[in-house]
Amino acid sequence: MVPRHYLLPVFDSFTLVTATADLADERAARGVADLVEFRMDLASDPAAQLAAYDGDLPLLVTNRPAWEGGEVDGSDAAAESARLDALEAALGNDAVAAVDIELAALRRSERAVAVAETAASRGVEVVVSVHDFAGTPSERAMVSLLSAAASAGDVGKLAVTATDREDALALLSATHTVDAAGYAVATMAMGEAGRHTRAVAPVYGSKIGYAPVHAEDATAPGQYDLETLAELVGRLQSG
Ligand SMILES: O=C1C[C@@](O)(C(=O)O)C[C@@H](O)[C@@H]1O
Repeated sequence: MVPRHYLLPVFDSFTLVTATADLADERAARGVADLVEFRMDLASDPAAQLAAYDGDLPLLVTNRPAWEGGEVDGSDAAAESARLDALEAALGNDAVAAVDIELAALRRSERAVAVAETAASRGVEVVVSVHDFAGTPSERAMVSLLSAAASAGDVGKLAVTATDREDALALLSATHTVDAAGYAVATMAMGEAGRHTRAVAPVYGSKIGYAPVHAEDATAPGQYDLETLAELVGRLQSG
């Protein structure tokens, strides 16, 4: 069998990512999304799903620990290393073009740094992520977090929780500042007050948007479904 050739995302232009715990969703996302984020932490038997994957879209693998809003255990050193082992094993799959590693993990664990190095050696892009499920840090703090995340990998990603317009504006402004400084960034504000940032942040430099195929399968609060985000981002980019 001729191996399938997956095109690597470079994240130098906007990349539309469908987020899912079920790789069967790839079929519905084909032609709309550029990449599939496989939320291993939310999936049943993620290793088996990966081994059986034969879709067209390349994968971004994420194994989010509970301490960063995900569902896989990372509460002690043994659990954290099992989580990172599973993520690293996923890098052996040819469909995997990108991996998500939390900035906090890179800061506290050599194992996480080793996973990032394995990714780099395989030509897999590293998205370094920061999530705030409680609120929106100050604009200054967001600029600092985003720059740190972007410097630690190929793209720095910041997802915060907005409760009002000021939060959304501060996130967009931080996105603009760090993008203008030459870093690759991805940003979004979770929650109702932040929902529109998912469509608008790309105008200010955000390079990744996340959306589930069906709204009821959202992997974070306030996500649009894939068709809707594709339409909104596409209109704003061509306008
Ligand atoms: O980190 C992110 C961004 C996200 O939290 C969002 O708000 O769209 C969705 C997650 O699946 C992804 O890993």
